[in-house]
Amino acid sequence: MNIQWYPGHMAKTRRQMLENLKNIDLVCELVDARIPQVSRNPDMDDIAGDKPRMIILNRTDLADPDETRRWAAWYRAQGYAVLETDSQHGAGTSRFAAAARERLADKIAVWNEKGQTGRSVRVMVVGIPNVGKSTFINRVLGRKSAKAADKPGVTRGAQWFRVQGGIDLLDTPGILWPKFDDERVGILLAVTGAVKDDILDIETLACKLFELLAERAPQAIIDRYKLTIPEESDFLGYDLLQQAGRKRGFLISGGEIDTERMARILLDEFRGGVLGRITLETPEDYENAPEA
Ligand SMILES: Nc1nc2c(ncn2[C@@H]2O[C@H](COP(=O)(O)OP(=O)(O)OP(=O)(O)O)[C@@H](O)[C@H]2O)c(=O)[nH]1
Repeated sequence: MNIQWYPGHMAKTRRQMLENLKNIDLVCELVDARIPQVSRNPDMDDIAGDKPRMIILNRTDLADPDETRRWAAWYRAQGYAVLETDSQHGAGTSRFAAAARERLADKIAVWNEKGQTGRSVRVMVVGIPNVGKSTFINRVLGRKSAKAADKPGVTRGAQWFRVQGGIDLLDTPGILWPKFDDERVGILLAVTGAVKDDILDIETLACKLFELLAERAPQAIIDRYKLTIPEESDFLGYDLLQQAGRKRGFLISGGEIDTERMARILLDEFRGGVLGRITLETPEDYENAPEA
């Protein structure tokens, strides 16, 4: 698989971020709770330098709650403040201002000693495209602004917002990897909807998703698609895709199974949470956690 997706405006965003960082007290990184590490930008450590950091585990409504708790503990152990949110329905977002100020309590105490009691905490919100930044920011601002959309790459130019609770918030456009050669990362981003579908062959993607689900959430696909996971198979994903398509009666001429139709359904149902709350990577996948 070969994914090229680093348009010039994303390189510009990186430059803008570095410039903006001078005025920032806290870097808040929104990630997808189903794939917390994969949905981060690997350049962020480099860009953020030694600024205090917060991880916002978004889309908790779609992720396994136990795994989300474990991820939260994992990030906290590395020095990040952590906030768990479902921006779609508004869960967790009202704690944002308090959590940001809590993380910066030492700094705020110094400001207070210096008489800067009214100073706002300046936070930068970053995240890969389509991770939910606009939806999160709209929740935090308590409004229904028009910017959120379900297609990657809608947000453009950086913008400041004043949030209640003594926070100034800088929204930055999403950036993704300059390029990545790791197939696993590409698949996880694609199945969760972070990359446009037309970049990948839909059936290949569905086969990969079935393989992942057979490993991470076998009961969910057994229950939903009434299939049997074989002990051994050279083409596990395709085998499961065919089984599911056959059970649904998706046949085309000559009795062939319409695997493309089944592939679209699997992806839609997984992304929509129909298969349940499923997390596709665990902290154990990352042995050497970097310090925040
Ligand atoms: N289920 C669920 N959906 C969410 C959540 N947060 C955002 N979404 C949905 O995800 C899609 C993308 O959200 P946006 O807020 O447009 O994402 P963004 O990061 O601003 O995207 P760019 O503009 O591409 O940077 C929208 O359909 C949202 O409704 C969440 O916590 N749970």
